Amino acid sequence: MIRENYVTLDHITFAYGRRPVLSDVSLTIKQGDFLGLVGPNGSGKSTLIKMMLGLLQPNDGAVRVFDEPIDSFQQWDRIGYVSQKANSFSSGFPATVYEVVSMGLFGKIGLFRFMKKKHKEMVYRAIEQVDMMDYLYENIGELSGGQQQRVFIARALVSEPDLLILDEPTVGIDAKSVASFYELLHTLNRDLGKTLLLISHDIGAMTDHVNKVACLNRTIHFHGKTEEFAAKKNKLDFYGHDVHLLTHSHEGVHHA
Ligand SMILES: Nc1ncnc2c1ncn2[C@@H]1O[C@H](COP(=O)(O)OP(=O)(O)OP(=O)(O)O)[C@@H](O)[C@H]1O
Repeated sequence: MIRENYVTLDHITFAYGRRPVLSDVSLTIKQGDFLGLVGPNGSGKSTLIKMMLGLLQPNDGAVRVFDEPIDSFQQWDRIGYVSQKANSFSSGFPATVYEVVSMGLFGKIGLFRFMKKKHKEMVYRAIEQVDMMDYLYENIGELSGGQQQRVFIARALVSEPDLLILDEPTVGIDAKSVASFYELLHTLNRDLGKTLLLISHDIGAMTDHVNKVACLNRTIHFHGKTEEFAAKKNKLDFYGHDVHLLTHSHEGVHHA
């Protein structure tokens, strides 16, 4: 099977004013990938995501989404995004799980008071996919961080995207929920065929789960299969030194 290129970053350079953030970044996300993008704080991960979502324009280089130049790309519901802050709802926030997930359809149907049977079924399906049907009419603010995270994933899934981008999704979630969260991601990737991009600064936890790894610190220092990463990591004593290495290496991982 030929796998489509979902996102292609081609020699991207970007600066906020005079502050260079990304330099000559090339990266491809292919259909079916479960890619972990790792890098220390401030390495440019969020900036890179904004570029993929068309929120920022590169100073140099080109971005293609689903094999189309990003400037002419229109099918934004093929991409779902779950932000870092998604799971910090205060208790008492007056919206149920059902309502929060319905909000994921705004782009498609305008106001959700006009939701048709088909749309309601899409909402139920997304909630089922994250295993939260038992909480349908609970207030989002009353749920645990891990449960809230599932609801926000359902909200991103409701428009049936092909690519799901998750920005630091496990921050502030307890260890047990993190384990079941990764299981959910495996199910989405393997069984539902979703392509996943997972952003994290926690290289250890993530590389146990993803199929491919990209290490970012201003530029891409490694991009390949998880096994290749693991092999290199041992040889270079990468493990445990990753943040140090990524923070101080300007010439690439071979200088560790
Ligand atoms: N709007 C902005 N204007 C100016 N500088 C910015 C802006 N947003 C981010 N930066 C700077 O750009 C650099 C990269 O930021 P970015 O948020 O992309 O990194 P990150 O890898 O996502 O970091 P973190 O893991 O802390 O979220 C940082 O030095 C940051 O301070």
